[in-house]
Amino acid sequence: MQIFDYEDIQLIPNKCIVRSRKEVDTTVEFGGRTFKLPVVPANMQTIIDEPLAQWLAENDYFYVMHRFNPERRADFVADMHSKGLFASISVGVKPEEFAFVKELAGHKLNPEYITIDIAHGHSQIVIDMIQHIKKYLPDTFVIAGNVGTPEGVRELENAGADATKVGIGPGKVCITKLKTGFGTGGWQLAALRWCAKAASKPIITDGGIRNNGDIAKSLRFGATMCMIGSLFAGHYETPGKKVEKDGKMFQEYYGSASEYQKGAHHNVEGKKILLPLKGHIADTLTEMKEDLQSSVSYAGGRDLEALRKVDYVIVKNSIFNGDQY
Ligand SMILES: NC(=O)C1=CN([C@@H]2O[C@H](COP(=O)(O)OP(=O)(O)OC[C@H]3O[C@@H](n4cnc5c(N)ncnc54)[C@H](OP(=O)(O)O)[C@@H]3O)[C@@H](O)[C@H]2O)C=CC1
Ligand SMILES: Nc1nc2c(ncn2[C@@H]2O[C@H](COP(=O)(O)O)[C@@H](O)[C@H]2O)c(=O)[nH]1
Repeated sequence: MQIFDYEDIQLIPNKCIVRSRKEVDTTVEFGGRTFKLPVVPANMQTIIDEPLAQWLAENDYFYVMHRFNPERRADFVADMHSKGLFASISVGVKPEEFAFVKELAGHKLNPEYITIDIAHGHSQIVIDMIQHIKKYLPDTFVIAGNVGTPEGVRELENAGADATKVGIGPGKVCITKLKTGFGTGGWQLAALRWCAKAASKPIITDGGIRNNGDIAKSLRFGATMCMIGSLFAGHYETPGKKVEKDGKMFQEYYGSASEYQKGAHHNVEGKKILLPLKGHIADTLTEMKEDLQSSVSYAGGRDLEALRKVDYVIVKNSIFNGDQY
């Protein structure tokens, strides 16, 4: 297997067939809905909250609400449905989460999407949860993860997952590779390619995206969606705590397996960082769209399909030859 990451890849241009980048369609179909972009903010407490989830759904972006206010989740589903919006929530795998799924079904609350969100998703308990959701909420689109191998993808798909999420430890606030020695950190893009070859259903690549061009690269190597934390941290609408330091505004971004999330120092695999406050999330999404439209025009197409087979070169660390902005 060839090992590389985002910074080692450059995609090779084809003849442009559009007269303006505005002609390029960046929409993606996922789970029976069409979204404006193939990106989704990470289901983390400093990245998404209910108002932002609602705004994203209203504006045709995919979202996944986090699972860290468990008692709010049923009401959240009901609230979204009362507004005519889709509901997309997260669950864990502890016994109370199995009970919660049954409770949703008992109240006829059928979220359109459920993401099973645990660190090591290639496990029997996740397979049990997929089957449990499919039994009680058969119409719900189930995203399961995270995994980092083709075997993981195949087993979760065979259990009934409608999509799998790939990425063990490439996140900006992740310390899994340091604490455990395991993961796809540093080779997430190659791991995505490895997993995508085994997949028969959509893959969400999760973690490690640092530049908008990495979205195009993710699509080239098999992702349907990109889950992104750090690029979305530091907006007025993201819920991380705003902090002033030396006269400048920052926002906290912490890992879901950090002591700040857990409230205890057990099995910690995440840390907290401060990122500069950079404005409104709508502007960041617009810039992502424009950059992706450019990517597609370089690929010689009109929509995201053009990126899927574009040629590429591997040049170690080539995008960091003094080109930071
Ligand atoms: N994408 C990534 O690389 C990572 C993401 N995270 C995020 O952190 C949050 C917390 O995750 P997580 O700790 O899984 O959540 P939870 O503790 O809620 O759930 C995990 C369950 O699986 C059990 N388990 C067994 N082996 C493992 C293992 N190697 N890692 C984790 N759990 C294991 C745990 O039991 P017990 O606790 O008793 O062992 C627990 O019951 C999630 O939101 C997750 O997405 C965390 C690490 C890596
Ligand atoms: N190893 C850990 N990974 C974590 C933790 N909390 C979240 N995450 C993962 O990171 C991505 C976001 O990555 P980014 O590079 O875009 O910032 C997120 O979706 C999770 O999969 C954690 O505590 N430890």
